[in-house]
Amino acid sequence: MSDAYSGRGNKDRSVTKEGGATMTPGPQHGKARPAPGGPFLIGESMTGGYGNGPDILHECTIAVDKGEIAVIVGPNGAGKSTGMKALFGMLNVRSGSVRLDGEDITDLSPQDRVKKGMGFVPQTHNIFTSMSVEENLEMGAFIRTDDIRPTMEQVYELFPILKEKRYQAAGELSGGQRQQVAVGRALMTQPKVLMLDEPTAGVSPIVMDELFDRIIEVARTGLPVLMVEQNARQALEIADKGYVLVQGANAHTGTGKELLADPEVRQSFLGG
Ligand SMILES: Nc1ncnc2c1ncn2[C@@H]1O[C@H](COP(=O)(O)OP(=O)(O)OP(=O)(O)O)[C@@H](O)[C@H]1O
Repeated sequence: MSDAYSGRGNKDRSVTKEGGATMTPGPQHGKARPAPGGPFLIGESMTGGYGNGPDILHECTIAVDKGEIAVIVGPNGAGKSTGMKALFGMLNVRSGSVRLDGEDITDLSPQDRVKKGMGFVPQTHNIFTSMSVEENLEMGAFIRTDDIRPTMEQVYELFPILKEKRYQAAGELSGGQRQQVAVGRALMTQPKVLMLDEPTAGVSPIVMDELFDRIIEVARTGLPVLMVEQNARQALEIADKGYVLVQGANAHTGTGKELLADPEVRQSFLGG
Protein backbone atom coordinates (compact mmCIF):
# COMPACT_ATOMS: atom_id res chain seq x y z
CA MET A 1 0.00 0.00 0.00
CA SER A 2 1.40 3.30 -1.00
CA ASP A 3 1.63 6.10 1.49
CA ALA A 4 0.94 8.54 -1.28
CA TYR A 5 -2.43 7.07 -1.90
CA SER A 6 -3.61 7.68 1.61
CA GLY A 7 -1.76 11.00 1.76
CA ARG A 8 0.99 11.11 4.31
CA GLY A 9 0.65 14.67 5.48
CA ASN A 10 -0.07 14.32 9.17
CA LYS A 11 -3.13 16.53 8.87
CA ASP A 12 -4.56 14.22 6.27
CA ARG A 13 -8.00 13.01 7.06
CA SER A 14 -8.14 10.40 4.37
CA VAL A 15 -11.44 8.86 3.59
CA THR A 16 -9.26 5.93 2.64
CA LYS A 17 -8.09 4.56 5.94
CA GLU A 18 -4.44 3.71 6.38
CA GLY A 19 -3.82 0.22 5.07
CA GLY A 20 -7.42 -0.29 4.09
CA ALA A 21 -7.31 1.18 0.63
CA THR A 22 -7.55 -0.71 -2.57
CA MET A 23 -5.41 0.02 -5.59
CA THR A 24 -8.20 -0.51 -8.06
CA PRO A 25 -10.10 2.69 -7.48
CA GLY A 26 -12.73 4.64 -9.31
CA PRO A 27 -13.11 4.86 -13.03
CA GLN A 28 -9.64 3.38 -13.74
CA HIS A 29 -9.28 4.81 -17.20
CA GLY A 30 -6.29 2.81 -18.32
CA LYS A 31 -5.35 -0.80 -18.33
CA ALA A 32 -2.05 -0.22 -16.58
CA ARG A 33 -1.80 -1.23 -12.94
CA PRO A 34 0.15 0.73 -10.36
CA ALA A 35 3.80 -0.17 -10.30
CA PRO A 36 4.94 -2.13 -7.25
CA GLY A 37 7.66 0.45 -6.58
CA GLY A 38 5.19 3.26 -5.82
CA PRO A 39 3.29 5.73 -7.95
CA PHE A 40 4.69 6.83 -11.31
CA LEU A 41 4.94 10.44 -10.19
CA ILE A 42 4.94 11.44 -6.56
CA GLY A 43 5.68 14.56 -4.62
CA GLU A 44 6.05 13.19 -1.14
CA SER A 45 5.74 15.24 2.02
CA MET A 46 6.65 18.42 0.13
CA THR A 47 7.26 21.48 2.26
CA GLY A 48 8.30 24.72 0.61
CA GLY A 49 7.45 28.13 -0.75
CA TYR A 50 8.46 30.76 -3.29
CA GLY A 51 12.03 32.04 -3.12
CA ASN A 52 12.88 32.83 0.46
CA GLY A 53 9.24 33.39 1.36
CA PRO A 54 7.23 31.42 3.89
CA ASP A 55 6.24 27.81 3.36
CA ILE A 56 3.11 27.48 1.27
CA LEU A 57 3.13 23.68 1.19
CA HIS A 58 3.22 21.71 4.41
CA GLU A 59 4.20 18.06 4.05
CA CYS A 60 1.99 17.87 1.03
CA THR A 61 1.82 14.59 -0.85
CA ILE A 62 0.47 14.32 -4.40
CA ALA A 63 0.82 11.34 -6.69
CA VAL A 64 -0.47 9.91 -9.93
CA ASP A 65 -0.09 6.50 -11.47
CA LYS A 66 -0.18 5.12 -14.99
CA GLY A 67 -3.59 5.17 -16.59
CA GLU A 68 -5.00 7.32 -13.83
CA ILE A 69 -6.49 10.75 -13.58
CA ALA A 70 -5.61 12.42 -10.30
CA VAL A 71 -7.12 15.76 -9.39
CA ILE A 72 -6.18 18.40 -6.87
CA VAL A 73 -9.07 20.43 -5.54
CA GLY A 74 -9.56 22.83 -2.65
CA PRO A 75 -10.45 26.41 -1.80
CA ASN A 76 -8.83 29.44 -3.41
CA GLY A 77 -5.28 29.94 -2.25
CA ALA A 78 -5.03 26.41 -0.85
CA GLY A 79 -1.81 25.84 -2.73
CA LYS A 80 -3.10 23.69 -5.58
CA SER A 81 -1.10 25.46 -8.27
CA THR A 82 1.84 25.67 -5.92
CA GLY A 83 1.71 21.89 -5.47
CA MET A 84 1.86 21.43 -9.23
CA LYS A 85 4.73 23.87 -9.50
CA ALA A 86 6.59 21.99 -6.77
CA LEU A 87 6.22 18.77 -8.75
CA PHE A 88 7.49 20.55 -11.85
CA GLY A 89 10.52 22.09 -10.13
CA MET A 90 9.34 25.69 -10.03
CA LEU A 91 9.42 25.88 -6.26
CA ASN A 92 11.98 25.63 -3.54
CA VAL A 93 11.09 22.28 -1.94
CA ARG A 94 12.74 22.56 1.46
CA SER A 95 11.90 19.08 2.59
CA GLY A 96 10.26 16.09 0.98
CA SER A 97 11.00 14.71 -2.46
CA VAL A 98 9.71 14.31 -5.99
CA ARG A 99 10.13 11.00 -7.77
CA LEU A 100 9.36 10.14 -11.37
CA ASP A 101 9.26 6.48 -12.32
CA GLY A 102 11.25 5.68 -9.19
CA GLU A 103 13.95 8.27 -9.84
CA ASP A 104 14.53 11.12 -7.42
CA ILE A 105 14.17 14.32 -9.47
CA THR A 106 13.84 16.74 -6.55
CA ASP A 107 16.90 18.72 -7.63
CA LEU A 108 16.21 18.84 -11.37
CA SER A 109 15.26 22.05 -13.19
CA PRO A 110 11.89 22.22 -14.96
CA GLN A 111 13.72 21.91 -18.31
CA ASP A 112 15.38 18.70 -17.20
CA ARG A 113 12.05 17.40 -15.94
CA VAL A 114 10.58 17.96 -19.40
CA LYS A 115 13.43 15.90 -20.82
CA LYS A 116 12.59 13.19 -18.27
CA GLY A 117 9.02 13.10 -19.56
CA MET A 118 6.98 15.65 -17.67
CA GLY A 119 4.45 17.63 -19.68
CA PHE A 120 3.15 20.69 -17.85
CA VAL A 121 0.39 23.04 -18.99
CA PRO A 122 0.38 26.17 -16.82
CA GLN A 123 -2.79 28.00 -15.91
CA THR A 124 -2.07 31.10 -18.00
CA HIS A 125 0.16 32.11 -20.90
CA ASN A 126 0.17 28.53 -22.09
CA ILE A 127 0.07 29.25 -25.84
CA PHE A 128 1.77 31.61 -28.29
CA THR A 129 -1.21 33.70 -29.37
CA SER A 130 0.36 35.27 -32.47
CA MET A 131 1.53 31.94 -33.84
CA SER A 132 -0.66 29.53 -35.76
CA VAL A 133 -2.08 26.45 -34.09
CA GLU A 134 0.37 24.28 -35.98
CA GLU A 135 3.35 26.47 -35.06
CA ASN A 136 2.30 26.14 -31.43
CA LEU A 137 2.38 22.36 -31.76
CA GLU A 138 5.78 22.54 -33.47
CA MET A 139 7.07 24.70 -30.63
CA GLY A 140 5.85 22.06 -28.21
CA ALA A 141 8.12 19.54 -29.87
CA PHE A 142 11.23 21.69 -29.59
CA ILE A 143 13.18 19.12 -27.59
CA ARG A 144 12.65 16.41 -30.21
CA THR A 145 14.92 15.63 -33.10
CA ASP A 146 12.84 12.83 -34.63
CA ASP A 147 9.84 13.06 -36.96
CA ILE A 148 7.08 14.90 -35.09
CA ARG A 149 4.35 14.47 -37.70
CA PRO A 150 2.88 11.23 -36.34
CA THR A 151 2.45 12.91 -32.94
CA MET A 152 0.90 15.94 -34.58
CA GLU A 153 -1.57 13.67 -36.36
CA GLN A 154 -2.43 12.07 -33.00
CA VAL A 155 -3.07 15.52 -31.52
CA TYR A 156 -5.27 16.39 -34.49
CA GLU A 157 -7.14 13.13 -34.04
CA LEU A 158 -7.73 13.95 -30.39
CA PHE A 159 -8.70 17.56 -31.15
CA PRO A 160 -10.13 17.63 -34.72
CA ILE A 161 -10.99 21.34 -34.47
CA LEU A 162 -7.27 22.09 -34.23
CA LYS A 163 -6.64 20.44 -37.58
CA GLU A 164 -9.38 22.54 -39.10
CA LYS A 165 -7.84 25.70 -37.66
CA ARG A 166 -4.20 24.73 -37.92
CA TYR A 167 -3.17 27.78 -39.96
CA GLN A 168 -5.14 30.22 -37.82
CA ALA A 169 -3.48 32.31 -35.12
CA ALA A 170 -4.02 30.55 -31.81
CA GLY A 171 -5.08 33.85 -30.23
CA GLU A 172 -8.14 33.95 -32.49
CA LEU A 173 -9.50 30.68 -31.10
CA SER A 174 -12.17 30.32 -28.40
CA GLY A 175 -11.16 29.68 -24.80
CA GLY A 176 -11.84 25.96 -25.00
CA GLN A 177 -9.97 25.64 -28.29
CA ARG A 178 -6.98 27.50 -26.85
CA GLN A 179 -6.89 25.02 -24.00
CA GLN A 180 -6.84 22.23 -26.58
CA VAL A 181 -3.85 23.93 -28.21
CA ALA A 182 -2.12 24.12 -24.83
CA VAL A 183 -2.75 20.45 -24.06
CA GLY A 184 -1.80 19.48 -27.62
CA ARG A 185 1.43 21.44 -27.32
CA ALA A 186 2.32 19.54 -24.14
CA LEU A 187 1.51 16.22 -25.82
CA MET A 188 3.96 17.04 -28.62
CA THR A 189 6.89 16.25 -26.32
CA GLN A 190 5.44 12.72 -25.94
CA PRO A 191 5.38 13.09 -22.18
CA LYS A 192 5.19 10.20 -19.73
CA VAL A 193 2.96 12.21 -17.44
CA LEU A 194 0.67 15.14 -18.20
CA MET A 195 0.10 17.91 -15.66
CA LEU A 196 -2.68 20.42 -16.22
CA ASP A 197 -3.28 23.50 -14.09
CA GLU A 198 -6.98 24.35 -14.37
CA PRO A 199 -7.51 23.18 -17.93
CA THR A 200 -11.15 24.28 -17.87
CA ALA A 201 -10.63 27.77 -16.43
CA GLY A 202 -13.03 30.24 -17.99
CA VAL A 203 -14.84 27.86 -20.31
CA SER A 204 -18.57 27.07 -20.44
CA PRO A 205 -19.93 23.90 -18.80
CA ILE A 206 -20.41 22.25 -22.19
CA VAL A 207 -16.84 22.99 -23.23
CA MET A 208 -15.66 21.78 -19.83
CA ASP A 209 -17.41 18.44 -20.38
CA GLU A 210 -15.79 18.16 -23.79
CA LEU A 211 -12.35 18.92 -22.41
CA PHE A 212 -12.83 16.36 -19.64
CA ASP A 213 -13.86 13.77 -22.26
CA ARG A 214 -10.64 14.44 -24.16
CA ILE A 215 -8.62 14.22 -20.95
CA ILE A 216 -10.22 10.85 -20.17
CA GLU A 217 -9.26 9.76 -23.68
CA VAL A 218 -5.66 10.81 -23.06
CA ALA A 219 -5.58 8.91 -19.75
CA ARG A 220 -6.98 5.80 -21.47
CA THR A 221 -3.84 5.62 -23.56
CA GLY A 222 -2.02 4.92 -20.29
CA LEU A 223 -0.67 8.45 -19.84
CA PRO A 224 -1.06 9.54 -16.22
CA VAL A 225 -2.90 12.86 -15.92
CA LEU A 226 -2.62 15.09 -12.89
CA MET A 227 -4.72 18.23 -12.81
CA VAL A 228 -5.74 21.12 -10.65
CA GLU A 229 -9.42 21.95 -10.94
CA GLN A 230 -11.77 24.64 -9.69
CA ASN A 231 -14.75 22.60 -10.82
CA ALA A 232 -14.28 20.20 -7.95
CA ARG A 233 -17.40 18.11 -8.30
CA GLN A 234 -17.05 17.53 -12.03
CA ALA A 235 -13.34 16.84 -11.71
CA LEU A 236 -13.84 14.31 -8.92
CA GLU A 237 -16.41 12.55 -11.07
CA ILE A 238 -13.72 11.67 -13.58
CA ALA A 239 -10.93 11.21 -11.03
CA ASP A 240 -9.40 7.90 -10.05
CA LYS A 241 -7.73 9.73 -7.21
CA GLY A 242 -8.50 13.05 -5.56
CA TYR A 243 -6.59 15.33 -3.25
CA VAL A 244 -8.34 18.02 -1.27
CA LEU A 245 -5.77 20.56 -0.16
CA VAL A 246 -6.37 23.11 2.58
CA GLN A 247 -3.74 25.68 3.52
CA GLY A 248 -1.03 23.81 1.67
CA ALA A 249 -1.66 20.49 3.37
CA ASN A 250 -3.52 17.29 2.49
CA ALA A 251 -6.98 17.54 4.02
CA HIS A 252 -8.73 14.60 2.33
CA THR A 253 -7.48 11.94 -0.05
CA GLY A 254 -9.37 9.16 -1.73
CA THR A 255 -10.87 7.95 -4.94
CA GLY A 256 -13.03 10.52 -6.70
CA LYS A 257 -16.08 8.49 -5.72
CA GLU A 258 -15.08 8.32 -2.07
CA LEU A 259 -14.52 12.05 -1.86
CA LEU A 260 -17.81 12.80 -3.57
CA ALA A 261 -19.57 10.60 -1.02
CA ASP A 262 -17.76 11.97 2.03
CA PRO A 263 -20.17 14.20 3.98
CA GLU A 264 -17.42 16.51 5.22
CA VAL A 265 -15.93 16.99 1.76
CA ARG A 266 -19.41 17.62 0.39
CA GLN A 267 -20.25 20.09 3.10
CA SER A 268 -16.97 22.01 3.05
CA PHE A 269 -15.88 21.89 -0.57
CA LEU A 270 -18.71 20.83 -2.82
CA GLY A 271 -21.47 23.08 -1.58
CA GLY A 272 -23.39 20.42 0.38
N1 LIG B 1 4.66 33.43 -7.38
C1 LIG B 1 4.28 33.50 -6.10
N2 LIG B 1 5.06 34.10 -5.19
C2 LIG B 1 4.70 34.18 -3.88
N3 LIG B 1 3.55 33.66 -3.39
C3 LIG B 1 2.74 33.04 -4.25
C4 LIG B 1 3.06 32.91 -5.65
N4 LIG B 1 2.06 32.25 -6.25
C5 LIG B 1 1.17 31.95 -5.28
N5 LIG B 1 1.57 32.41 -4.09
C6 LIG B 1 0.87 32.27 -2.79
O1 LIG B 1 0.73 30.89 -2.51
C7 LIG B 1 -0.52 30.60 -1.89
C8 LIG B 1 -1.20 29.49 -2.65
O2 LIG B 1 -1.51 29.94 -3.97
P1 LIG B 1 -1.89 28.97 -5.15
O3 LIG B 1 -2.02 29.78 -6.39
O4 LIG B 1 -1.00 27.80 -5.15
O5 LIG B 1 -3.32 28.49 -4.65
P2 LIG B 1 -4.45 27.75 -5.47
O6 LIG B 1 -5.02 26.74 -4.56
O7 LIG B 1 -3.94 27.28 -6.78
O8 LIG B 1 -5.47 28.95 -5.63
P3 LIG B 1 -6.48 29.34 -6.84
O9 LIG B 1 -7.56 28.34 -6.79
O10 LIG B 1 -6.93 30.71 -6.40
O11 LIG B 1 -5.67 29.34 -8.10
C9 LIG B 1 -1.28 31.92 -1.87
O12 LIG B 1 -1.17 32.46 -0.59
C10 LIG B 1 -0.55 32.78 -2.89
O13 LIG B 1 -0.62 34.12 -2.52
